[in-house]
Amino acid sequence: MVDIKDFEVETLGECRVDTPIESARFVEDDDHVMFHYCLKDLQAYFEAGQTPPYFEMAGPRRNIYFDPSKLKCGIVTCGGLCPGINDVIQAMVMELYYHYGVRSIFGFRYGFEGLAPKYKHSPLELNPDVVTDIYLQGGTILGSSRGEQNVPEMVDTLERMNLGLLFAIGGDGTLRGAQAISQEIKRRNLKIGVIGIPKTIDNDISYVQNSFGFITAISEARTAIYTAHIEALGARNGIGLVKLMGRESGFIAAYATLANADVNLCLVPESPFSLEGLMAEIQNRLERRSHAVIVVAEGAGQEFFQATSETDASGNVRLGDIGVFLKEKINQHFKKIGVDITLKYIDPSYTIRSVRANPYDSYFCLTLGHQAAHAGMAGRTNMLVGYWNGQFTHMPISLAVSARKRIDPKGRLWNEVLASTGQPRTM
Ligand SMILES: Nc1ncnc2c1ncn2[C@@H]1O[C@H](COP(=O)(O)OP(=O)(O)OP(=O)(O)O)[C@@H](O)[C@H]1O
Ligand SMILES: O=P(O)(O)OC[C@H]1O[C@](O)(CO)[C@@H](O)[C@@H]1O
Repeated sequence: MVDIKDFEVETLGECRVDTPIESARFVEDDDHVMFHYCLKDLQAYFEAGQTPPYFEMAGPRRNIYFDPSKLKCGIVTCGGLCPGINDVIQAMVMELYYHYGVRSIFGFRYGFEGLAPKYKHSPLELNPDVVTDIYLQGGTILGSSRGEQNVPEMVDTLERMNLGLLFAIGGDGTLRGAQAISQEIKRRNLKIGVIGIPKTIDNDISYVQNSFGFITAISEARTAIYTAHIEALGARNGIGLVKLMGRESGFIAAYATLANADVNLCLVPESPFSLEGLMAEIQNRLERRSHAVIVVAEGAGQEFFQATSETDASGNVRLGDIGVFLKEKINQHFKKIGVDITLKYIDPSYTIRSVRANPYDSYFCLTLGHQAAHAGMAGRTNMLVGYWNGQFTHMPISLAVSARKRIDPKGRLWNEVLASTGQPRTM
């Protein structure tokens, strides 16, 4: 059973300031978001006389920790791009500025580099005029980066600037960084809140049901899959092979497959496969239908490559290129057995993550940004805004980074079960 203590969120201290927000629905102390989805899962807790675990609900509080007129805030965006980062920045700036009356908001440039003195990146002053229509642009107006930065030096910057709140938009790496910053702040006994906003195109942060930009990414993948299908149909024994992002978690590939009936085979990192089995499936499909569409997540089939110690600047292991590998192996296999095929390989990886957010994600990011502002103003720290059971939540960073969210091949969610078979549609 999950321990309720793991869900407890840190605070900077008592909230004694009246919030300037007038008409919002305030969150009360007993407003919670249940961790478990169904009654059956709760049974064990009830039987043991224990309180089932729950998340603190996100939203505005009647009393806040900071005096908005004296507060300085900072925003930083790190890691890879994702649709909707600008929407989140805009939402936070607007909420802090108009609803709370915060007048001092800075955007750190190029990820954690912007907090490290040696790069000398000047922060960008953010206000409603600066962010007015940034939601229409992909990427991040602040720039991003990977690579390790010195945590005490970053906290020196926060101290020097007299910042009260830092908002970090990023994936698991960024959240670990935010956690380290938060621990250093605590060690120095400073009153600076650190709020994470989970940004991951791979949708791989634990206890976050779905992350912003993910729906946009799978919508964008449709063009690539459609193209692959048309190309496959246009040739005898045509094969369209599409590689999508997803280092360790194959959610993009799985959801894109389920959203597009043209896909015949989906390969994800969570479900190892053999080349023999894959070739047999493709052969079988070609014999029956003369064309096939395959979607592969970038992290699938890594067991076919020699382990490498090569990493990117942040220490993420460099993956073998499964798309190019499969293209070669499939061509070799059919040549060997004397079957003519025409294989078209499509890699839209960066295309699907650099676009602007679709309307659903813009709405989602707006709300997420507001919740982050509320959490920060209420003195929460070392936490991120999560999304669970259809509600925005507060959760400790430690819980979010405790394990990576992956497809459970034996799970009961419809997407998980189908993806695990490697054969999501009846062929
Ligand atoms: N334990 C840590 N302590 C301090 N900084 C960290 C830690 N882990 C990662 N970081 C920093 O966080 C930043 C972002 O990390 P990373 O490049 O892994 O991207 P990410 O946030 O995981 O996003 P993505 O999902 O796009 O990969 C980098 O500058 C990295 O050095
Ligand atoms: O090439 P970049 O910018 O380092 O990012 C690539 C990686 O970032 C992600 O989009 C998110 O971690 C992965 O799916 C991908 O492997």
